[in-house]
Amino acid sequence: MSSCNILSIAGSDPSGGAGIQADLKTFSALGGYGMAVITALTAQSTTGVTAVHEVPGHFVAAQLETLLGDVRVDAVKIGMLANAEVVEAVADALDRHAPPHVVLDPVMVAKSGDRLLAPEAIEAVRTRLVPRVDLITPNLPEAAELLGEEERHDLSSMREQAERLLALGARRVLLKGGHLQGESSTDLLVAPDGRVATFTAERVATRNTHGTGCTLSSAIAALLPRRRDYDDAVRDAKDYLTEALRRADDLDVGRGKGPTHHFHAWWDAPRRRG
Ligand SMILES: Nc1ncnc2c1ncn2[C@@H]1O[C@H](COP(=O)(O)OP(=O)(O)O)[C@@H](O)[C@H]1O
Ligand SMILES: Cc1ncc(COP(=O)(O)OP(=O)(O)O)c(N)n1
Repeated sequence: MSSCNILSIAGSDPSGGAGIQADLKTFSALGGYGMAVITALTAQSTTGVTAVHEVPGHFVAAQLETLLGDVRVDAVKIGMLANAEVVEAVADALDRHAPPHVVLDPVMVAKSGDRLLAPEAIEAVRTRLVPRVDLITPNLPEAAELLGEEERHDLSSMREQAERLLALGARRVLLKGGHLQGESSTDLLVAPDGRVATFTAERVATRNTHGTGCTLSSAIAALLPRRRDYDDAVRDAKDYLTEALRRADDLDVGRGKGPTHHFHAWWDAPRRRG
Protein backbone atom coordinates (compact mmCIF):
# COMPACT_ATOMS: atom_id res chain seq x y z
CA MET A 1 0.00 0.00 0.00
CA SER A 2 1.46 3.39 -1.01
CA SER A 3 -0.15 5.57 1.62
CA CYS A 4 -2.79 4.76 4.18
CA ASN A 5 -5.54 7.37 3.71
CA ILE A 6 -7.71 7.85 6.78
CA LEU A 7 -10.77 10.14 6.88
CA SER A 8 -12.27 11.78 9.96
CA ILE A 9 -15.89 13.00 9.75
CA ALA A 10 -16.20 15.08 12.91
CA GLY A 11 -16.45 18.46 14.62
CA SER A 12 -13.67 20.96 15.25
CA ASP A 13 -12.21 21.53 18.73
CA PRO A 14 -10.01 24.67 18.66
CA SER A 15 -8.17 23.53 21.81
CA GLY A 16 -6.80 20.60 19.80
CA GLY A 17 -7.64 17.94 22.39
CA ALA A 18 -10.68 16.35 20.75
CA GLY A 19 -12.54 16.41 17.40
CA ILE A 20 -10.81 16.59 14.03
CA GLN A 21 -7.68 18.12 15.53
CA ALA A 22 -7.12 15.10 17.80
CA ASP A 23 -8.07 12.74 14.97
CA LEU A 24 -5.57 14.21 12.51
CA LYS A 25 -2.78 14.18 15.11
CA THR A 26 -3.53 10.53 15.84
CA PHE A 27 -3.57 9.52 12.15
CA SER A 28 -0.27 11.27 11.62
CA ALA A 29 1.36 9.85 14.74
CA LEU A 30 0.43 6.35 13.57
CA GLY A 31 1.80 6.84 10.06
CA GLY A 32 -1.47 7.52 8.22
CA TYR A 33 -2.38 10.30 5.78
CA GLY A 34 -5.17 12.24 7.50
CA MET A 35 -8.20 13.94 5.89
CA ALA A 36 -11.20 15.66 7.50
CA VAL A 37 -14.82 16.44 6.64
CA ILE A 38 -16.07 18.96 9.21
CA THR A 39 -19.60 18.60 10.61
CA ALA A 40 -19.59 21.45 13.15
CA LEU A 41 -17.42 24.18 14.63
CA THR A 42 -17.32 24.30 18.41
CA ALA A 43 -16.12 27.20 20.53
CA GLN A 44 -14.31 24.97 23.00
CA SER A 45 -11.40 25.02 25.43
CA THR A 46 -10.14 22.63 28.10
CA THR A 47 -12.89 23.95 30.39
CA GLY A 48 -15.89 23.37 28.13
CA VAL A 49 -17.93 24.24 25.05
CA THR A 50 -19.47 27.72 24.84
CA ALA A 51 -21.08 27.55 21.37
CA VAL A 52 -21.65 25.21 18.42
CA HIS A 53 -22.04 26.24 14.77
CA GLU A 54 -23.45 23.31 12.80
CA VAL A 55 -22.50 22.76 9.16
CA PRO A 56 -25.66 22.30 7.03
CA GLY A 57 -26.30 18.67 5.98
CA HIS A 58 -26.08 19.53 2.27
CA PHE A 59 -22.60 20.99 2.80
CA VAL A 60 -21.40 17.92 4.71
CA ALA A 61 -22.73 15.91 1.73
CA ALA A 62 -20.83 18.19 -0.68
CA GLN A 63 -17.57 17.71 1.25
CA LEU A 64 -18.03 13.93 1.23
CA GLU A 65 -18.99 13.68 -2.45
CA THR A 66 -16.10 15.88 -3.56
CA LEU A 67 -13.54 13.97 -1.52
CA LEU A 68 -14.80 10.43 -2.04
CA GLY A 69 -15.17 11.02 -5.79
CA ASP A 70 -11.40 11.51 -5.97
CA VAL A 71 -9.44 9.96 -3.10
CA ARG A 72 -9.14 6.27 -2.14
CA VAL A 73 -10.07 6.07 1.52
CA ASP A 74 -8.68 3.11 3.51
CA ALA A 75 -10.60 3.73 6.75
CA VAL A 76 -13.10 6.21 8.20
CA LYS A 77 -13.62 7.49 11.72
CA ILE A 78 -16.94 9.23 12.48
CA GLY A 79 -17.20 11.50 15.54
CA MET A 80 -19.44 14.47 16.42
CA LEU A 81 -22.44 14.74 14.04
CA ALA A 82 -24.45 17.48 15.79
CA ASN A 83 -27.92 16.78 14.31
CA ALA A 84 -30.11 14.36 12.33
CA GLU A 85 -29.58 16.14 9.00
CA VAL A 86 -25.81 15.57 9.25
CA VAL A 87 -26.37 11.94 10.31
CA GLU A 88 -28.49 11.42 7.17
CA ALA A 89 -25.86 13.02 4.92
CA VAL A 90 -23.14 10.73 6.31
CA ALA A 91 -25.34 7.60 6.07
CA ASP A 92 -26.15 8.43 2.41
CA ALA A 93 -22.45 8.86 1.59
CA LEU A 94 -21.61 5.50 3.22
CA ASP A 95 -24.32 3.86 1.10
CA ARG A 96 -23.00 5.43 -2.10
CA HIS A 97 -19.26 4.89 -1.59
CA ALA A 98 -19.02 1.90 0.79
CA PRO A 99 -15.57 2.76 2.19
CA PRO A 100 -13.78 0.00 4.14
CA HIS A 101 -13.27 -0.02 7.95
CA VAL A 102 -15.83 2.51 9.18
CA VAL A 103 -15.52 3.24 12.92
CA LEU A 104 -18.33 5.21 14.59
CA ASP A 105 -17.67 7.00 17.89
CA PRO A 106 -21.28 7.98 18.74
CA VAL A 107 -20.29 11.27 20.41
CA MET A 108 -23.21 12.76 22.38
CA VAL A 109 -21.89 14.77 25.34
CA ALA A 110 -18.38 16.17 26.04
CA LYS A 111 -16.64 15.45 29.38
CA SER A 112 -17.50 19.03 30.34
CA GLY A 113 -21.20 18.04 30.14
CA ASP A 114 -21.96 20.01 26.95
CA ARG A 115 -24.22 18.35 24.34
CA LEU A 116 -22.63 17.60 20.95
CA LEU A 117 -25.58 15.68 19.43
CA ALA A 118 -29.21 16.86 19.51
CA PRO A 119 -31.29 14.36 21.56
CA GLU A 120 -33.70 13.93 18.64
CA ALA A 121 -30.79 12.77 16.42
CA ILE A 122 -30.10 9.68 18.56
CA GLU A 123 -32.81 7.73 16.71
CA ALA A 124 -31.15 8.56 13.36
CA VAL A 125 -27.76 7.39 14.68
CA ARG A 126 -29.38 4.15 15.93
CA THR A 127 -31.29 3.32 12.75
CA ARG A 128 -29.35 4.98 9.90
CA LEU A 129 -25.71 4.75 11.02
CA VAL A 130 -25.22 1.92 13.49
CA PRO A 131 -26.21 -0.80 10.97
CA ARG A 132 -23.87 0.71 8.33
CA VAL A 133 -20.56 0.73 10.21
CA ASP A 134 -17.95 -1.92 11.04
CA LEU A 135 -17.42 -0.88 14.66
CA ILE A 136 -19.16 1.39 17.16
CA THR A 137 -17.23 2.66 20.20
CA PRO A 138 -19.74 4.05 22.75
CA ASN A 139 -18.81 5.01 26.28
CA LEU A 140 -21.18 3.91 29.07
CA PRO A 141 -23.61 6.89 28.86
CA GLU A 142 -23.73 6.61 25.04
CA ALA A 143 -24.46 2.87 25.20
CA ALA A 144 -27.34 3.55 27.62
CA GLU A 145 -28.76 6.30 25.35
CA LEU A 146 -28.55 4.11 22.23
CA LEU A 147 -30.37 1.30 24.03
CA GLY A 148 -32.84 3.55 25.87
CA GLU A 149 -31.71 1.94 29.14
CA GLU A 150 -30.15 2.94 32.47
CA GLU A 151 -26.39 3.51 32.54
CA ARG A 152 -24.56 0.45 33.98
CA HIS A 153 -21.18 0.39 35.73
CA ASP A 154 -20.14 -3.23 36.14
CA LEU A 155 -18.45 -5.59 33.69
CA SER A 156 -21.21 -8.19 33.49
CA SER A 157 -23.90 -5.55 32.72
CA MET A 158 -21.50 -3.95 30.23
CA ARG A 159 -21.20 -7.30 28.48
CA GLU A 160 -24.99 -7.64 28.27
CA GLN A 161 -25.38 -4.08 26.97
CA ALA A 162 -22.65 -4.66 24.36
CA GLU A 163 -24.51 -7.74 23.14
CA ARG A 164 -27.78 -5.75 22.88
CA LEU A 165 -25.93 -3.06 20.88
CA LEU A 166 -24.80 -5.79 18.48
CA ALA A 167 -28.46 -6.74 18.09
CA LEU A 168 -29.19 -3.17 16.88
CA GLY A 169 -27.28 -4.15 13.73
CA ALA A 170 -23.74 -3.03 14.56
CA ARG A 171 -21.12 -5.39 13.11
CA ARG A 172 -18.88 -5.01 16.18
CA VAL A 173 -19.13 -3.10 19.46
CA LEU A 174 -16.29 -1.73 21.58
CA LEU A 175 -17.92 -0.68 24.85
CA LYS A 176 -15.48 1.66 26.61
CA GLY A 177 -15.08 1.57 30.37
CA GLY A 178 -13.36 4.92 30.90
CA HIS A 179 -16.28 5.98 33.13
CA LEU A 180 -15.78 3.01 35.51
CA GLN A 181 -14.00 3.46 38.85
CA GLY A 182 -10.88 1.50 39.79
CA GLU A 183 -7.21 1.06 39.11
CA SER A 184 -7.65 -0.22 35.58
CA SER A 185 -9.60 0.87 32.56
CA THR A 186 -11.38 -1.97 30.73
CA ASP A 187 -13.11 -1.98 27.33
CA LEU A 188 -15.09 -4.90 25.84
CA LEU A 189 -15.06 -5.81 22.14
CA VAL A 190 -17.96 -7.94 20.90
CA ALA A 191 -17.34 -9.64 17.53
CA PRO A 192 -20.01 -10.52 14.92
CA ASP A 193 -20.21 -14.10 16.27
CA GLY A 194 -20.82 -12.79 19.81
CA ARG A 195 -17.27 -13.56 21.06
CA VAL A 196 -16.18 -11.01 23.69
CA ALA A 197 -12.56 -9.82 24.03
CA THR A 198 -11.46 -7.77 27.05
CA PHE A 199 -8.87 -4.98 26.82
CA THR A 200 -7.53 -3.70 30.12
CA ALA A 201 -4.98 -0.97 30.72
CA GLU A 202 -3.70 0.76 33.84
CA ARG A 203 -5.86 3.77 34.75
CA VAL A 204 -3.49 6.71 34.33
CA ALA A 205 -3.76 9.26 37.15
CA THR A 206 -4.08 12.52 35.21
CA ARG A 207 -6.74 15.21 34.83
CA ASN A 208 -5.72 15.52 31.17
CA THR A 209 -8.22 13.14 29.61
CA HIS A 210 -9.84 15.48 27.09
CA GLY A 211 -10.43 13.62 23.83
CA THR A 212 -9.65 10.06 24.95
CA GLY A 213 -12.64 8.69 23.02
CA CYS A 214 -11.70 10.61 19.86
CA THR A 215 -8.10 9.41 20.09
CA LEU A 216 -9.03 5.77 20.63
CA SER A 217 -11.48 5.58 17.70
CA SER A 218 -9.04 7.42 15.40
CA ALA A 219 -6.17 5.15 16.38
CA ILE A 220 -8.32 2.09 15.62
CA ALA A 221 -9.24 3.53 12.18
CA ALA A 222 -5.59 4.36 11.45
CA LEU A 223 -4.40 0.88 12.42
CA LEU A 224 -7.17 -1.30 10.90
CA PRO A 225 -5.79 -1.28 7.33
CA ARG A 226 -2.42 -2.46 8.71
CA ARG A 227 -3.47 -5.03 11.29
CA ARG A 228 -4.58 -8.65 10.92
CA ASP A 229 -7.94 -8.14 12.61
CA TYR A 230 -10.02 -5.91 14.89
CA ASP A 231 -8.57 -7.43 18.08
CA ASP A 232 -5.04 -6.45 17.03
CA ALA A 233 -6.07 -2.95 15.95
CA VAL A 234 -7.97 -2.30 19.21
CA ARG A 235 -5.09 -3.65 21.35
CA ASP A 236 -2.50 -1.44 19.64
CA ALA A 237 -4.83 1.59 19.60
CA LYS A 238 -5.39 1.24 23.36
CA ASP A 239 -1.62 0.93 23.93
CA TYR A 240 -1.15 4.15 21.94
CA LEU A 241 -3.85 5.95 23.96
CA THR A 242 -2.49 4.75 27.31
CA GLU A 243 0.99 6.02 26.40
CA ALA A 244 -0.51 9.35 25.21
CA LEU A 245 -2.26 9.63 28.63
CA ARG A 246 1.00 8.80 30.47
CA ARG A 247 2.71 11.65 28.58
CA ALA A 248 -0.21 14.10 28.94
CA ASP A 249 1.24 15.92 31.94
CA ASP A 250 4.32 16.88 29.86
CA LEU A 251 2.02 19.36 28.08
CA ASP A 252 0.78 22.63 29.57
CA VAL A 253 -2.52 23.34 27.79
CA GLY A 254 -5.32 25.19 29.56
CA ARG A 255 -6.74 25.25 33.07
CA GLY A 256 -9.28 22.44 32.74
CA LYS A 257 -9.09 18.87 31.43
CA GLY A 258 -6.12 19.12 29.09
CA PRO A 259 -5.35 16.97 26.03
CA THR A 260 -3.39 13.74 25.79
CA HIS A 261 0.05 13.91 24.17
CA HIS A 262 0.14 12.62 20.59
CA PHE A 263 3.72 11.37 20.46
CA HIS A 264 5.04 10.07 17.17
CA ALA A 265 4.67 6.35 17.40
CA TRP A 266 8.18 5.03 17.04
CA TRP A 267 6.78 1.78 18.38
CA ASP A 268 4.62 1.09 15.33
CA ALA A 269 7.24 -0.43 13.01
CA PRO A 270 8.59 -3.18 15.31
CA ARG A 271 5.07 -4.05 16.48
CA ARG A 272 3.50 -4.15 13.02
CA ARG A 273 1.34 -7.26 12.66
CA GLY A 274 -0.41 -9.07 9.83
N1 LIG B 1 -7.49 7.69 33.12
C1 LIG B 1 -7.45 6.77 32.16
N2 LIG B 1 -6.40 5.92 32.06
C2 LIG B 1 -6.33 4.99 31.08
N3 LIG B 1 -7.28 4.85 30.14
C3 LIG B 1 -8.35 5.67 30.17
C4 LIG B 1 -8.50 6.68 31.17
N4 LIG B 1 -9.67 7.34 30.94
C5 LIG B 1 -10.21 6.79 29.84
N5 LIG B 1 -9.44 5.77 29.39
C6 LIG B 1 -9.66 4.97 28.19
O1 LIG B 1 -9.93 5.91 27.15
C7 LIG B 1 -10.84 5.37 26.21
C8 LIG B 1 -12.05 6.30 26.09
O2 LIG B 1 -12.68 6.30 27.33
P1 LIG B 1 -14.08 6.82 27.78
O3 LIG B 1 -13.81 7.85 28.82
O4 LIG B 1 -14.90 5.64 28.20
O5 LIG B 1 -14.71 7.43 26.46
P2 LIG B 1 -15.12 8.93 26.08
O6 LIG B 1 -13.86 9.74 26.01
O7 LIG B 1 -15.79 8.72 24.77
O8 LIG B 1 -16.06 9.38 27.17
C9 LIG B 1 -11.18 3.98 26.74
O9 LIG B 1 -10.29 3.04 26.13
C10 LIG B 1 -10.90 4.07 28.21
O10 LIG B 1 -10.68 2.79 28.75
C1 LIG C 1 -15.56 18.58 18.43
C2 LIG C 1 -15.59 17.54 19.50
N1 LIG C 1 -15.81 16.26 19.18
C3 LIG C 1 -15.87 15.31 20.15
C4 LIG C 1 -15.71 15.65 21.47
C5 LIG C 1 -15.81 14.62 22.54
O1 LIG C 1 -14.62 14.00 22.62
P1 LIG C 1 -14.26 12.76 23.58
O2 LIG C 1 -13.15 12.02 22.96
O3 LIG C 1 -15.49 12.01 23.92
O4 LIG C 1 -13.66 13.50 24.80
P2 LIG C 1 -14.24 14.53 25.82
O5 LIG C 1 -14.53 15.81 25.18
O6 LIG C 1 -15.45 13.84 26.36
O7 LIG C 1 -13.10 14.61 26.75
C6 LIG C 1 -15.46 17.00 21.78
N2 LIG C 1 -15.28 17.40 23.04
N3 LIG C 1 -15.42 17.93 20.77
